[in-house]
Amino acid sequence: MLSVTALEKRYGDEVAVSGVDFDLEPGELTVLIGRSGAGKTTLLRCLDGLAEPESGTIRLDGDRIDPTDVALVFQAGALIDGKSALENVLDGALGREPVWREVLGWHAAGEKRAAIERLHAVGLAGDADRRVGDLSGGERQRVGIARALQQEPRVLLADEPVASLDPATARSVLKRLATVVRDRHLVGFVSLHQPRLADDVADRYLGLSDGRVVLDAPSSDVDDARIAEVYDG
Ligand SMILES: Nc1ncnc2c1ncn2[C@@H]1O[C@H](COP(=O)(O)OP(=O)(O)OP(=O)(O)O)[C@@H](O)[C@H]1O
Repeated sequence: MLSVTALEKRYGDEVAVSGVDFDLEPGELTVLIGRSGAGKTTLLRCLDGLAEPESGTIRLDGDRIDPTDVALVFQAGALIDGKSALENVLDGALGREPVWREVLGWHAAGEKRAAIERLHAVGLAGDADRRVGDLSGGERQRVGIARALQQEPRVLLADEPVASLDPATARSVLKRLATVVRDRHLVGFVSLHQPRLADDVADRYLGLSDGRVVLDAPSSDVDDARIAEVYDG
């Protein structure tokens, strides 16, 4: 379980996240919602170790979280257009392979097998050799998920992973994300600007307003009115 307690992050005098407590279970996808500026990205960055909180604790199964336990799927970019889907996924293993292998583009056979299996998990096994620059937005996002899986995380985070996609493609990408979270028993935590896109796949909703948690509930208890309260609060 991922447990966040009394988390606080400031930028100078600006309090971005304050008094934040919640628990996330592995195998579940939690959707993070809130108005622009509510603190969603800041919270995800604290979990990924990209931002240093002023106070509070982040624990994974009782231990202090290690950044290598966490992978972040970015909204766009982060992929290299000129490389194939497979090569981009293999880049997710950076740091686990010796530098000379990275430089020469020689990857261990086990890493390659794993990368192909991860492309398969996101429905892109047949596209391994295609240039990422030639893929559609939804396919690119799925390569991004496979790349994050290549890091072998226990926690999978995504910051607005479907913002640039049409609603049908966005739903299908979120479905893939939820499936890998469930199948691999990962803690899944995804921020979305359009919460209803996750209707079919969200297990929980966590809502932030002015850096504080104002909603933390299973999706079965969350209706349009409760979502609206997060944005109106
Ligand atoms: N690097 C920074 N320096 C100063 N203030 C920052 C920085 N990053 C974020 N903030 C401030 O912290 C608050 C939370 O920002 P954050 O980006 O976490 O919100 P968000 O919910 O992700 O917003 P959005 O939905 O627009 O991406 C905002 O008031 C923002 O202006």
